[in-house]
Amino acid sequence: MGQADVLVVGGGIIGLAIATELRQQGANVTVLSRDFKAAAGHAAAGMLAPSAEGLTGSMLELSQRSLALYPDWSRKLEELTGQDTGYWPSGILTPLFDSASASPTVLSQAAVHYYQPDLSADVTGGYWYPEEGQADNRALLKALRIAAQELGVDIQEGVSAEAFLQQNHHVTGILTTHGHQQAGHYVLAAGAWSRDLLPVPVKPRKGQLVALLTPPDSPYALKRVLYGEHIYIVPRKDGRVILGATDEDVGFAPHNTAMGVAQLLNEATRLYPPLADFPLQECWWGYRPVTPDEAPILGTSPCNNLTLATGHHRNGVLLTPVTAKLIVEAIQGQPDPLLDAFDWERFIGTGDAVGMAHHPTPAPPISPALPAVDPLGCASSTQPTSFPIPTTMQTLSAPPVTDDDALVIAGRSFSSRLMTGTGKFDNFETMRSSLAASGSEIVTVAVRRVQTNAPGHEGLAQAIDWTKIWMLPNTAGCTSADEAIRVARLGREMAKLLGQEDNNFVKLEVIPDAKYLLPDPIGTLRAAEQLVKEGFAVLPYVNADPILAKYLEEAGCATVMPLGSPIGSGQGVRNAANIQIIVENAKIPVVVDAGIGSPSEAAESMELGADALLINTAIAKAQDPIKMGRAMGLATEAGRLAYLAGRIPIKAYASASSPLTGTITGQ
Ligand SMILES: CC(=O)[C@@H](O)[C@H](O)COP(=O)(O)O
Repeated sequence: MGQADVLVVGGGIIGLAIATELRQQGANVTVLSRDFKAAAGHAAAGMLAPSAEGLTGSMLELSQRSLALYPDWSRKLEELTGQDTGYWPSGILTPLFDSASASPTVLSQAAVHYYQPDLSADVTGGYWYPEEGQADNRALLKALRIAAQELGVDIQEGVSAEAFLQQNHHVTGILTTHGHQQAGHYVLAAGAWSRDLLPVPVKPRKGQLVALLTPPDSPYALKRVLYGEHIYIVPRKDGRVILGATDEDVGFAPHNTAMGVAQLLNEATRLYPPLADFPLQECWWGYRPVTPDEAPILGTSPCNNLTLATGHHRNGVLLTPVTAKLIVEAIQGQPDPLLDAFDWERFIGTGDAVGMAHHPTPAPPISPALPAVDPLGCASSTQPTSFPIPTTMQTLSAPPVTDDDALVIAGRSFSSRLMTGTGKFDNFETMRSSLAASGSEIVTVAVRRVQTNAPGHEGLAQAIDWTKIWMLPNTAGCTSADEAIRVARLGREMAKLLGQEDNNFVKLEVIPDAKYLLPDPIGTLRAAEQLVKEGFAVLPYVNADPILAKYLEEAGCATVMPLGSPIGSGQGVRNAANIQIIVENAKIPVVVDAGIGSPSEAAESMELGADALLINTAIAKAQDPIKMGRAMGLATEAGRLAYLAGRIPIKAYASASSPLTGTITGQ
């Protein structure tokens, strides 16, 4: 198959619905589906409940529009595939155990028990939403997949997207586990995994579910969706009863847990006691994608040919038809004004838009309309792809400065030979002042800690003026090569999103050892080889091993960064002899990284012939970090000058400063 007009990352309910809609409009569409079985759409009960869920504002409008689309949308899908989607406007009842303080529209106790007999006698009232109901999410997913396949969408199952390749706010391709692919336009619909590709503030929120089976001879008939305070009970037409769902902020922690299942069973039987005798049929779990405000991210992205459709949290099934419609319209150049409320930019400045930066200038419309005969790929390739970058940034991007002793890394020149870290400072103000005092032009940032808002890292990426400082994203926290490769790619995106379009630097750290934080030499070499292939300027953090340093140089690394002593230990340079051998053999800059505790040790490293230093703890944790920043800057410079000046040889005996011969004797 040739290049797609649109490539959708994510083969879940949202990705498939968008792909199907696009295909129906004439576009050639590819879907990358990492693992169909893991899609959040499987881990849902399929409730269609805008009002019962208590949604408000733009979320209520979006979900009501989606609910209104459901009858036609699901009927067409059923006609196309011959599959039942389980769409059933069964009505939703929200029983209340304490209805005394509820609004006047609350149903009486008699009425609520009339709507659904055999509820707990403790239910004293409730609300009834006759227009709402359910779809069978699994059946719907199956139907969507069949529809997409039958319409000719190229669904690539088992293919994971690994990174977007970008230039000037334009996606130029996508790297996958099965090679490189290109399309005219891209859609990110990867649910809880979206953040692997772009630093959008989307996290997994685990939900556990249980299915019971109505016994064939049961006198009890559940006919309504019951939306309780801590449980929902969704009876399917085939006799299954779905109990959902826990809402757990535990990352990608797999399995059903005893506590999770117990909670569902207890709450369900408390509300509808006959369930206690229903056989348990199945337990499962999944990961909903959740944003900080629990509303989805829909529409534009920092790239002009990348559209976002992720973060639907517990409303993915409900919002599927409207998401597909609005996203396709947006790709066609007709964005609905409602999308403004779901734009990714709403998180800017909140500390949640991790690594997502505002465009210096607005991006043009994401794509022209999808013409029936002119494939999207051709149309979008005529899009302007370059955006102005701030003038100060152009200064940083300019050819080497006229400094006859500049530090040159991967073709880029720097006047300062001191790189600094951003961790461990008491506050951002102190950090900024000490970085300035140190004269450092390269500052390293832990991608993973920034992304996860680790303590002290909330808003860190936004706290530095990246028009003046060159970002060195680092892979701190990665214990394996694969993890470091993934995080390096995210780091590159982060730098781009923060305005450093051409920043391909990565400080590679693969550290499985938690006690001494010693790097894994084999994992580091393997990751470095891969990242070099992907066009990174790799600065690997390694033990001071001259042979490894040579291998890394041969692999194409931009520098080597041998450690002086363990990170944060302040032990100084404990391996000077090895560092000297590395310096002697290296044709790339050698940066002594970690362990330096005082300016004298900084100077000592530079005197050994190191090309640069990286210092964090000794500055951040000094009693006066600003003064220490300056001291380290001066020491780095002094050490460099001393190295260039050439120190005197060390001798066993004294040699007097003035001649001992020719002196006047007293006689
Ligand atoms: C920030 C950083 O990259 C550190 O991992 C680095 O190795 C600095 O070490 P010190 O904190 O010992 O200066």
